[in-house]
Amino acid sequence: MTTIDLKILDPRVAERYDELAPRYATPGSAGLDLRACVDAPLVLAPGDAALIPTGIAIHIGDPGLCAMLLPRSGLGHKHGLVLGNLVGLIDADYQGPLMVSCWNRGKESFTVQPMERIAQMVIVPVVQARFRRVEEFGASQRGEGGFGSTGRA
Ligand SMILES: O=c1ccn([C@H]2C[C@H](O)[C@@H](COP(=O)(O)OP(=O)(O)OP(=O)(O)O)O2)c(=O)[nH]1
Ligand SMILES: [Mg+2]
Repeated sequence: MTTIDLKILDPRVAERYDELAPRYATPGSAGLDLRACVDAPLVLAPGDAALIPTGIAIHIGDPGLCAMLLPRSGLGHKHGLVLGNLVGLIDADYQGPLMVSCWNRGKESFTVQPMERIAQMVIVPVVQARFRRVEEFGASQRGEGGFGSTGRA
């Protein structure tokens, strides 16, 4: 288990910390659900997106880690509520408010309720690479083949 600094920005999360702070729902969970810290229900018409605060900030600190924000499967599949940026990437040195771009890609309006769990965050390892400039690559089995070059079956 890794420890990451967390600031509570929304007093409602501070007051109900045990209930509302991000946590793993089960021992095997990969994601921590993030909540919509909106003051009132927010209606997203089909096609609309809104940047929604989660009421928290994190500072990961370690450049060997980052956080990724992903849709919740049920909201995404059943209600069309996904992320406006498709995936959110939280840098290890980011200290600002954690925001979720909520996009209603569905055909019906979706109302985001205050404190509803709208997305999930996964902490993942990162490898920072430096680049060595070359004129030719060493041979590989794939070479330059891509985009279906291995066939479909
Ligand atoms: O869904 C997201 C995506 C990003 N961020 C924050 C954390 C991240 O570290 C920072 C910058 O994100 P990114 O690099 O993806 O956006 P950018 O458009 O390239 O902005 P910048 O120029 O600040 O890097 O914004 C969020 O709060 N939520
Ligand atoms: Mg950037």
